[in-house]
Amino acid sequence: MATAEPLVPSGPAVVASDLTRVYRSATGETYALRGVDLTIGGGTLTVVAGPSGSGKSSLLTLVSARERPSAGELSVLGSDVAGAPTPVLRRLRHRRIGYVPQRASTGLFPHLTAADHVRQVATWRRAGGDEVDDVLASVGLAARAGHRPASMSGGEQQRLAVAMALVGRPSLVVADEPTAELDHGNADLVLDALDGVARAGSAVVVSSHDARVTERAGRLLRLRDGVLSSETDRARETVAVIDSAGRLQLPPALLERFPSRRVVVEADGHHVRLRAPEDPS
Ligand SMILES: Nc1ncnc2c1ncn2[C@@H]1O[C@H](COP(=O)(O)OP(=O)(O)OP(=O)(O)O)[C@@H](O)[C@H]1O
Repeated sequence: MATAEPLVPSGPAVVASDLTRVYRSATGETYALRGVDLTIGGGTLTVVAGPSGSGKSSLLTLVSARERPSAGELSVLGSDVAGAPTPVLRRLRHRRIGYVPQRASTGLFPHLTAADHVRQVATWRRAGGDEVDDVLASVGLAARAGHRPASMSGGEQQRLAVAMALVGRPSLVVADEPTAELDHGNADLVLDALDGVARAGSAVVVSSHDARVTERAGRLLRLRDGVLSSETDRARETVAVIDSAGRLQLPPALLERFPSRRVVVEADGHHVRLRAPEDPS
């Protein structure tokens, strides 16, 4: 059945410029994202990888329009996330953005069955009832449709969260470590389902430490210390990212060559060379 919302975004799904996220608390400030420039289009499975604390979840909550940036610009499906009224962002999330939280149980209600959860989201997205059964089957939950969260395992709850995110094929799907609790077989089911909606034109963004996920990426973004450090495309070419302020993050192995954290930059024809200064003092 056709959905009421466009399946394929007309422009990029996400455009971010100098994106910054700061968490403030009584004990101080944490810069989770420090000026990320990024464009994410439809039709690709984009994977965000990086060590624990590098800012993956912070980035995903922003690109899914669940939180507003502390600074910088962020457009999601044509809406300005910093400036749009809260009801506009809520409607955008309900209708056009599927989101799988890192802890699936946080998005589930104890009194609803698996099918009720998916049906509720299908209503927001004006998807047909037949899609509810199809999407539950696609993540291996057909036999659990009548179960409530309390009688589902952590992995089943995670697959239910994926089914809720995918029903109605929203324009943008954002999943925070969606295979973290899954065995190989179920991880493959979930990745096939995510890849399927990407191939159908949705923009799909997944964070993961898991090699099973990074191997499937159409585009792999690496975050380090809140900075987008490198990007690998489908042809497996990896490029370093220079942000709008001209900053470039060196891979850790190269960084070790410059213990003084000072570098001489030399341009020579088509090449730019970095070398340690003679006298780093
Ligand atoms: N609500 C919060 N309040 C304060 N600091 C936070 C909050 N959420 C995240 N942080 C901090 O922001 C930084 C980035 O965290 P984030 O959860 O985005 O990283 P991550 O790459 O998703 O980590 P993980 O792989 O462990 O989930 C970390 O230093 C983290 O401690």
